[in-house]
Amino acid sequence: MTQQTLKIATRKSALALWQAEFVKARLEHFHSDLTVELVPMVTKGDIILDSPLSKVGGKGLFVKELEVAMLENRADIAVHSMKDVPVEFPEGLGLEIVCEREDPRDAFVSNTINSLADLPQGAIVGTSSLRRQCQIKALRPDLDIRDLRGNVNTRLAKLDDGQYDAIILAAAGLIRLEMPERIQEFIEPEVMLPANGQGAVGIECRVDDERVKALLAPLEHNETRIRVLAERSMNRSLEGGCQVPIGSYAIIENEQIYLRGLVGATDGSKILHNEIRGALTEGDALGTQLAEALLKDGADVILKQVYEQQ
Ligand SMILES: NCc1[nH]cc(CCC(=O)O)c1CC(=O)O
Repeated sequence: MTQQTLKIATRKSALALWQAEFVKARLEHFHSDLTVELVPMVTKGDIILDSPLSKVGGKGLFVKELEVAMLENRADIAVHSMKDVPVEFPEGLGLEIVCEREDPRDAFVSNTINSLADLPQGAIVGTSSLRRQCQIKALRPDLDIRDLRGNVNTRLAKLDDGQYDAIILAAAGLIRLEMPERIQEFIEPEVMLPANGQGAVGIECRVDDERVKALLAPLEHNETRIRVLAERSMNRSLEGGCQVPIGSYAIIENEQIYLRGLVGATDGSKILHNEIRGALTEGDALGTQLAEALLKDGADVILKQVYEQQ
């Protein structure tokens, strides 16, 4: 059999490289005649990661260069953390595969304190996610939430420097980078609702590339797709911009989708929760309906205020 190749466009962060290597290994496992190459690249999002500009940048900044590479045939696929993938794709590209989800929960990380509940009055917690911030503030208005940017290793280094008493990260990133011992506590969705797609890896490719789509097919995980697409549908219907205090999390229970959503004021002074259940084939509609219910409860007013602050 002649050897064929496939190129993966990837960012250079440790987590992005891990995810690309993971997909490469899976593809080579399923196709013995395939050689997979990584094409590492720097995105605008990486360049401005530590500047205040990343506040206005938006999620798309981390994927644009990868998408251009695919459209110009310099790469065949891009591997993404689903939570960083914008809800819409450029013409000619699409989300082809959703891989099996890693732990979707947020993780409490600290060198001195065991859990969120054990944090002393006024403790300093690092996170730049408005979703995490609003939920922590609602629970513990006394805590001092401070900005924390950079990739996973940079954030851990800032914690180790003593700049924070604790930080919140996605458990999936720490597990993938083989640092599960860093996780002091897994924060349950009942306490902190994850971001849409958190813990899942997705693969984007050219929509008309049948060769690549056939190669990718064995990596699909249907249950994860159903969950993540319902979550993304809710975000899309809320027109959640780049930086939003929105959580959405779906599980499959009794052969139905159980989708929970929340929208909160950044300072935690107001949080709207809602949830919906329905058929496995109805994820898109369920996401839309849940978003509409949240908007009716006042999510539009909250989100408008958040955007005005930005
Ligand atoms: N926004 C950055 C980002 N994108 C994906 C992950 C973690 C892995 C995942 O959710 O799949 C992280 C880091 C974090 O939130 O701690």
